[in-house]
Amino acid sequence: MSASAFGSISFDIGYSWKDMNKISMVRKTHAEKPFVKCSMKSTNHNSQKTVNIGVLGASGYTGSEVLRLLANHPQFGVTVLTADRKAGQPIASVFPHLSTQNLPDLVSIKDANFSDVDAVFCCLPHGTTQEIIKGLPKNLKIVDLSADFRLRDISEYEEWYGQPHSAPDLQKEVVYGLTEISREEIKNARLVANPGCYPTSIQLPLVPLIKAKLIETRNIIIDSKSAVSGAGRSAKESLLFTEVTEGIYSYGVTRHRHVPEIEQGLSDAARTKITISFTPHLIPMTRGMQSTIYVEMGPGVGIEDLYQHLKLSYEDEEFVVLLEKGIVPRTHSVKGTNYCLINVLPDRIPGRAIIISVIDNLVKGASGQALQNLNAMMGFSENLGLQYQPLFP
Ligand SMILES: NC(=O)C1=CN([C@@H]2O[C@H](COP(=O)(O)OP(=O)(O)OC[C@H]3O[C@@H](n4cnc5c(N)ncnc54)[C@H](OP(=O)(O)O)[C@@H]3O)[C@@H](O)[C@H]2O)C=CC1
Ligand SMILES: CC(=O)N[C@@H](CCC(=O)OP(=O)(O)O)C(=O)O
Repeated sequence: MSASAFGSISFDIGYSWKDMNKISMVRKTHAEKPFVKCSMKSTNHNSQKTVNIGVLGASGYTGSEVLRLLANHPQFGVTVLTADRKAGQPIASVFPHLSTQNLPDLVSIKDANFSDVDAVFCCLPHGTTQEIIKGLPKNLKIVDLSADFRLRDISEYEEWYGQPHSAPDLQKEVVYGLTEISREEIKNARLVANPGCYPTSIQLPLVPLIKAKLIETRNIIIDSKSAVSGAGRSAKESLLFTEVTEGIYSYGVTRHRHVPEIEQGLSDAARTKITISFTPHLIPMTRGMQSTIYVEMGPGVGIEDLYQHLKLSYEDEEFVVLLEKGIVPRTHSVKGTNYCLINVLPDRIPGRAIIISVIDNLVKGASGQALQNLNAMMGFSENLGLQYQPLFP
């Protein structure tokens, strides 16, 4: 297996969005030091990297996004990359933007050697992932980006995904990885089901409000919009440039497979079954997601209560940010970052509020949150490898 040299540059950045004045960035260049692979169990003084990572599905969008983020991670070094049709190719021929990293070639999962791998990001299509994870060594820590382990109720998985669950025993040990909400369980987990992009953008604002009983659990209406990268890299007619550009379309109306995942999280928060109206849309941009959520406030509750509660809930969080009052979140402001920006606005209909939340579907909606989770599972600071400012415009 080739070793990675992408430890050549590391960043120690001590800032948060909320504390912009305290930015301190120290850039260390170690280009002259050869990378020497080492295992988690033995510290190698020649390398800063202490954990060996495998990325399954590295030739896809979320896999490549994991690799982009890991380039600035001081502890995680990549030793295994897998693909399906693209197995055998150098990653740089699949993703030229990764050429500057000295990464291993893509291999098929059956040829991958996991003997000195400590943790994997599983960036594979849902439906194939359960079988693959079942076959991985049991000592690996796993963050699964697919939907295969997100639903606790196996019959619900079978209903919405149209196929039997093939790893019900593993399902029992899974922790659902919405980091800010389930941090303590995530720290002790071996297998984390990383949330879907829509469910992340929706649950982050709603869960605290529902837990505090500040909004009614009925009549929650969610209108979400996703960039095209949300659909992955494999070719589909509906994703051709001609089908997507200069237009917008709704899909999965009333039956999108994220409905049960969102309802599971919101119902847990409410301790009663919540049913939502959810309509996703595809919009012509490469990355980014907005959820606009219409809710009814509880009796005697006003916008200020919602605002103050969200502010309090997330004041210690680096990646979930309640904007100043009246500022409307925009997808541009999170592009390439792990941030979720939220605000709440009064509706014209008395007693109702409009909540807007934006994320980058490939970062907080997928690979960034996955890295945040693995950092937590490994006992590292959650922000390692995730300290990017938005790419604007
Ligand atoms: N895109 C997004 O914004 C988000 C995606 N997700 C989820 O993350 C997962 C990965 O998504 P994404 O990166 O977009 O998908 P892509 O289609 O871009 O990539 C899929 C990857 O899986 C590999 N692969 C496909 N089939 C198999 C198989 N049968 N056995 C082994 N490897 C296989 C592909 O290899 P090859 O290229 O060689 O065919 C590729 O590396 C999916 O479950 C997706 O739903 C979650 C949140 C957001
Ligand atoms: C634009 C688009 O097609 N988006 C995907 C969701 C992406 C995501 O989060 O998917 P997983 O649940 O598979 O992880 C969809 O609607 O199916």
